[in-house]
Amino acid sequence: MSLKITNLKVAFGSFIAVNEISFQVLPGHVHFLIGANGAGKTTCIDAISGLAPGQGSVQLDGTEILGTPVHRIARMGVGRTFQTASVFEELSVLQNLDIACGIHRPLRALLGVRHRVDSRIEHALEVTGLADLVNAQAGTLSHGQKQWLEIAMLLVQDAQVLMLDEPVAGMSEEERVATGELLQRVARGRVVLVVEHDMEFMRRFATRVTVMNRGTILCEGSVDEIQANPDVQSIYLGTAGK
Ligand SMILES: Nc1ncnc2c1ncn2[C@@H]1O[C@H](COP(=O)(O)OP(=O)(O)OP(=O)(O)O)[C@@H](O)[C@H]1O
Repeated sequence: MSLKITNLKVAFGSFIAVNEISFQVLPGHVHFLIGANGAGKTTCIDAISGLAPGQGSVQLDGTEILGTPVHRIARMGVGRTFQTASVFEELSVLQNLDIACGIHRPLRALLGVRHRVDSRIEHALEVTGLADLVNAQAGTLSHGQKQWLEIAMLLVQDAQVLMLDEPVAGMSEEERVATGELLQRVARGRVVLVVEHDMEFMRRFATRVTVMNRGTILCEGSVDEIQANPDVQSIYLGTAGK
């Protein structure tokens, strides 16, 4: 499974938010997409997930997905999270995962105590470290735990591509480290693309980095390579790289 973006362009009227960018995201990598505010990072993953109108090409293992309706792209295995976690706060962790799993039980059964858990859900709980919180109400989870629940929901949907928009914003240091380690686990055999402003987190957990600036790609490489790039230093890391 790989995600190949070629000459991706997104325009809002006469404003070009993403200007013919090309890059590839491979499984096994925790691939970061960084850049200053307004660089076009979120618009890029919006276009990949079908939420923004894009031109060019986005191929999932050689299959073109650009122009495909958003629900079909999700069903093809492309999942994403948003800056604000979107879990059902009134429901338990398990009920959220059930819904993500597409298990349509009668409401009474859904809200009742469960004795058997689907193996996909068991796996997602294990990977995300939420097993002990399976019956907790989602609204009572910490900010970090809600992000992990969202990731678990993508895993039970069998997402092979996970795009995460600022997953550690607002997290404690402990939650950041746990999230980075979670991303490393998730990336085994899956494509993981992380939009992030937190440079410390990026330095610690990125295995590949694409730097955007004003709708274009400034440079790409390992953490060391992009940090050594003078353009990155002056335009981004030098100013916003805290
Ligand atoms: N629906 C829209 N209509 C018009 N302009 C938009 C729309 N969505 C985004 N933009 C503009 O496109 C540019 C890129 O926005 P985007 O959110 O992709 O940047 P970003 O790199 O994710 O920034 P941030 O890090 O601040 O989230 C910005 O100038 C933004 O104002």
